[in-house]
Amino acid sequence: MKHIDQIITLMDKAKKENPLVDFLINYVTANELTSITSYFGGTPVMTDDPIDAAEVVEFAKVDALVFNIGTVTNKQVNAMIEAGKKATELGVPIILDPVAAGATPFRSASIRRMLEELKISVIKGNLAEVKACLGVETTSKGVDSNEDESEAEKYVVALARKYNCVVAMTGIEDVISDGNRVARIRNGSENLPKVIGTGCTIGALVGTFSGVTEDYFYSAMTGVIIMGIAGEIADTMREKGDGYYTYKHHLLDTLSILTNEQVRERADIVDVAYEELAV
Ligand SMILES: Nc1ncnc2c1ncn2[C@@H]1O[C@H](COP(=O)(O)OP(=O)(O)O)[C@@H](O)[C@H]1O
Ligand SMILES: Cc1ncsc1CCOP(=O)(O)O
Repeated sequence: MKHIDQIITLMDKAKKENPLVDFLINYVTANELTSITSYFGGTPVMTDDPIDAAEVVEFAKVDALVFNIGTVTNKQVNAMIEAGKKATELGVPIILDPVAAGATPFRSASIRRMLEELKISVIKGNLAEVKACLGVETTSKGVDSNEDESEAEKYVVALARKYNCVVAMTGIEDVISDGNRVARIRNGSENLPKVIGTGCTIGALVGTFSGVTEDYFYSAMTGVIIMGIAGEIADTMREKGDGYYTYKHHLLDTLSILTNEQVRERADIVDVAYEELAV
């Protein structure tokens, strides 16, 4: 099946099966992430306490977990580890968004703990975050990446192989790999980074689609491409004098009613023949 057919299949499946997605995420973007999850068929639940977070995985029969360390605390790391252990035991996919990984020793240590103690299915981050997960030095500034993305595949594939997971890197072009398959997604808009939370929202979408498949290469691809395409459509709605707040409204509105046909028409995916490069 072609990439685009896999994507449309997952979009339909999420709307039909309504996966339950548990979020342990930051307070900057929490509300939008949960709303956008519901537009694509997901049922969001948010947990905070370590006991509750672990119990909800088992008792509420969660289909996917999304961990986002944007405003991480010691208590939240404990909740992620407890919920993550239960998910690892039950085979529930965990999507990790290592926001500003590498910015502080605490963030780096927390991410290392999760990668080493849990089975992470998808790591979703910008190139600075991908490099930080690999322990490579970066030039990132807070939550943003300032990295040269021309050799992004080399880091994405290395990270996917190191932790036997899918890596979804966002940027000017997005790169997705499970360590064998590598694809670039060329959809997007340079206005998207002006809307705080678009990267985090992609993590929520990847969580939603990971709740209805075991092929996380495609759940990652679906979550990533939806944001790129919605960003492009929001660009076409901009009028002279519109600011970024109006753009944000166009973007959220577009996400709430995005159709399969729009995704099929605009999808711009290329397979990458990857040659092994040392990191
Ligand atoms: N310069 C750009 N041109 C087109 N799309 C972009 C550009 N920069 C980021 N994007 C898109 O913006 C969205 C968020 O990505 P990014 O800004 O990398 O996330 P984060 O907020 O986690 O750093 C993605 O859909 C990505 O493809
Ligand atoms: C600014 C900020 N600080 C902690 S979390 C967060 C939101 C980051 O959102 P995104 O990286 O998705 O734009």
